[in-house]
Amino acid sequence: MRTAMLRSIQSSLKNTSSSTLLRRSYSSESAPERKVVILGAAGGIGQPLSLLMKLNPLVSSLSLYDIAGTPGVAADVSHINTRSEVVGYMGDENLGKALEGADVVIIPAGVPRKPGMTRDDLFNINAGIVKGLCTAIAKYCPHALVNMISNPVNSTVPIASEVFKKAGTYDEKRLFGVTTLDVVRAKTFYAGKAKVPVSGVNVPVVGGHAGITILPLFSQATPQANNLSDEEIVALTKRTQDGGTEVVEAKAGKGSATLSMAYAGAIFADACLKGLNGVPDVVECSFVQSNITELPFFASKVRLGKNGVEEILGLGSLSDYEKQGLEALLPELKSSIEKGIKFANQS
Ligand SMILES: NC(=O)c1ccc[n+]([C@@H]2O[C@H](COP(=O)([O-])OP(=O)(O)OC[C@H]3O[C@@H](n4cnc5c(N)ncnc54)[C@H](O)[C@@H]3O)[C@@H](O)[C@H]2O)c1
Ligand SMILES: O=C(O)C[C@H](O)C(=O)O
Repeated sequence: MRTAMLRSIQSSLKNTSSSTLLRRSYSSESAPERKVVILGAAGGIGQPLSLLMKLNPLVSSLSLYDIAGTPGVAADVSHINTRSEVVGYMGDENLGKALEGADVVIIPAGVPRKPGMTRDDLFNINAGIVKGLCTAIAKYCPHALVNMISNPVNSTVPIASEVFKKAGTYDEKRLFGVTTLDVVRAKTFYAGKAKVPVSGVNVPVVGGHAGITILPLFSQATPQANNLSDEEIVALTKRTQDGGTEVVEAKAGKGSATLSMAYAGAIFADACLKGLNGVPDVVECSFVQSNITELPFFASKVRLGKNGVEEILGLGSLSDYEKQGLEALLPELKSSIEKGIKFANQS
């Protein structure tokens, strides 16, 4: 029963577009050694994400870092009988050791929203946290793929890019804003409305990760449902854009999405690891440096490979409603990106 449950969690982490053959050859302990670091590992996202990454057979070393609480989380997770060795690190003086040799660094460090707040309201605290952590990444693991979860993602990713540029380590192929939760939500909500099995649903989500900058492309959803009215598409779009707020309000002051985010973060990190390992056709949406619009960063489908981003896929054809959404989001996304760049360069 325990083995069956583990297999089922592991199989849900596998990217549906990977070939069965490669999946088999990488599902065993013969997969390359890979070190994954979680910064903010003792938090609401960090703990379940640590669990999910411990279940991932592609991970050989799992390094859990936080300013407090990591020894307990690491001791707990380390008893799970899966491949990776787990070490917990606590406090600034141990950050370097936590990061050394990392292949993938996942960052869910920082404060979450309370009801009534926007993600941008987190900027004043989280910008500084992200800047400090990225300075350490540039020093101790400059070649790692960085998966940025800390909000506001529309600004924290530009902050990270500027920190890496200043340190001379920036590689735009290796920096990702994690927008997978928007895709996870869009799939769930669409499947519910269209009455199709959720496991076979795909919905690209482009733009950024806040309010109207989150633009799900239901016109490109598969399977394509012909039973949805324009009003239902508008409602689905709005629900996807407000998905984070829905959770913040339901948690009533006790934080924002943690469990669904840990799931989404584990899916995206798994895709990065598969790409590094040479699995072909690994495609996920992510907020990356991009030239598919006039903005320097934009979320879209990206193909992941041995160097991180292999290819940024275009937007495809959009419905009139999506074209309006795209026009509407550009000014807000532009100003969030500029805010991040300015912060990184003035402080
Ligand atoms: N990208 C997304 O889709 C998405 C989804 C959900 C939440 N988030 C964001 O993720 C962040 C974390 O959310 P949470 O619910 O886990 O918050 P949380 O408060 O439960 O956990 C955050 C953790 O970060 C740690 N931390 C703070 N400063 C640190 C530092 N300098 N180094 C290392 N760790 C540090 C804290 O000690 C804490 O354990 C928030 O900014 C939230 O808005 C993003
Ligand atoms: O909504 C939030 O503040 C957290 C996260 O960005 C989310 O989308 O759930």
